[in-house]
Amino acid sequence: MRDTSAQDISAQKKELRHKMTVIRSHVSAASRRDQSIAASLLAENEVLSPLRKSRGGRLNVFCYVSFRDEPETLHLIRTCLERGDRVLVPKVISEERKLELHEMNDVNDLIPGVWGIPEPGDNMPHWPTARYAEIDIIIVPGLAYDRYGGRIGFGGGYYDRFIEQISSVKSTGLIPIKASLTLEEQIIPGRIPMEEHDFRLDMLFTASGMIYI
Ligand SMILES: Nc1nc2c(c(=O)[nH]1)N(C=O)[C@@H](CNc1ccc(C(=O)N[C@@H](CCC(=O)O)C(=O)O)cc1)CN2
Ligand SMILES: Nc1ncnc2c1ncn2[C@@H]1O[C@H](COP(=O)(O)OP(=O)(O)OP(=O)(O)O)[C@@H](O)[C@H]1O
Repeated sequence: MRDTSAQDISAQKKELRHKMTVIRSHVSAASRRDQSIAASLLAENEVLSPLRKSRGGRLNVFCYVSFRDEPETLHLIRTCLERGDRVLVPKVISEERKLELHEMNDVNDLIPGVWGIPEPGDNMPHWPTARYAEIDIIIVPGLAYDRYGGRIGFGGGYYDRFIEQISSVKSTGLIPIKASLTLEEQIIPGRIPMEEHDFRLDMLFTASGMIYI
């Protein structure tokens, strides 16, 4: 049995998920597209491009593939591919509630997976856990964010587990940047209720600017 405060947080998260799902569904497709493009441009110009220069020309970028009314990631993914980065995309392994990474060279090779989320096709090489330490930046999905690195997702814990796996294989060297693309409407004024297992983001890309944490 979890203690009362853990149950409280869990109930607050459930309520926030519901509220933010509704709020996000009310953003028009045009606004979502415009905001996604602007946020992606900012990510490229302010972070990816300088990082590429400092890390020898080619990055290993993990990026979720958007579905439903999430901020669209294909703009950013295409830019990374054009710049010669290695783009890693996740496949949902629902039985184990985990993500498996695959290297993508062409967005046309994505196929519909669990819940209709576009995922790597069979021709995309698997990126083993042992190589997670080589990832430079991780772009994660989320339903809502605060300005202090707090994030809430769909509630499967997929990304918490993934980030934990990355930390467990990190031995020496650089820690990957954890970031999200977000619509303005997804940023809440206060703080997201966070639990011990929840990771924090390093930066948020929005249409009107970046938020560094
Ligand atoms: N693009 C993207 N990929 C992602 C996530 C995400 O948020 N965005 N996830 C981040 O964690 C994981 C998938 N999480 C999901 C959780 C629930 C549902 C879903 O459709 N649930 C049903 C509820 C019924 C059921 O339990 O099956 C629904 O909403 O109708 C979809 C995805 C991994 N991949
Ligand atoms: N590292 C972990 N190991 C095992 N279980 C975990 C871990 N992280 C989260 N969980 C479990 O996953 C469930 C969902 O977690 P949480 O509410 O934080 O999801 P979320 O961050 O909103 O979802 P997601 O990461 O899929 O977007 C919780 O029941 C939690 O106990």
